[in-house]
Amino acid sequence: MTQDELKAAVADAAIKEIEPWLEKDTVLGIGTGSTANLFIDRLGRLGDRFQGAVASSDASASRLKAQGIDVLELNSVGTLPFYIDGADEVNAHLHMIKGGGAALTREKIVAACAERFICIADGSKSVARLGEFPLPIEVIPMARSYVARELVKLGAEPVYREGVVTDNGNQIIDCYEFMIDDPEAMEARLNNIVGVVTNGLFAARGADILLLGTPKGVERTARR
Ligand SMILES: O=C[C@H](O)[C@H](O)[C@H](O)COP(=O)(O)O
Repeated sequence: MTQDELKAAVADAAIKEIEPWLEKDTVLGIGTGSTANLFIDRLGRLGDRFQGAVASSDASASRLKAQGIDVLELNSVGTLPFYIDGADEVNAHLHMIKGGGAALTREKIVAACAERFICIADGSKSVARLGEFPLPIEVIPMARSYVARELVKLGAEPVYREGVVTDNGNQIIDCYEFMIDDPEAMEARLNNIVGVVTNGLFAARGADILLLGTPKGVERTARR
């Protein structure tokens, strides 16, 4: 199976996962990226079964609207029953690296508001230790060089993602050569660097359910 077919399989599985829980007043949290896009494309047919969605990026908001799904402001809704999103890496504890598409800050905010985070990913995203994928850090532009120097002290090789401006008007630094042994501790440590808006470690609030696409089928892992 191709990577795209595996992504499509987990998007289908996520639809099956949430469908029984949809009610007229349900608002879903929706992520960003190629896997989330496949999920959005399948969500359109269920559009009359729930109220709408909160999007983690302008791109996902546009795609949801194209499917006829109402896009709501996060500040106008309460707790979301589900947040559905892809990942760049995920480990056995359902900790993730996210932000390859620069949407990490809004993703982390929407995920924080959700009761259950459903991670949908093809098998290539599953790793024993996070860090092979360069860890994205969203920074306030004027702090970029300072943050980069602090990242070097932590052992990372920071690279400015040139030409990328986040939906929040900020910049991205990618941390190369940065294998992460304790994701929760590192997430907190990175958050303490002045000028960091968000780091791409989703460990304190990892996924609750992982739907992983493999050639043998979709593997489902639940954290609790
Ligand atoms: O900023 C982007 C997000 O964190 C994506 O969820 C992540 O990069 C995975 O994207 P994809 O499904 O395209 O591999």
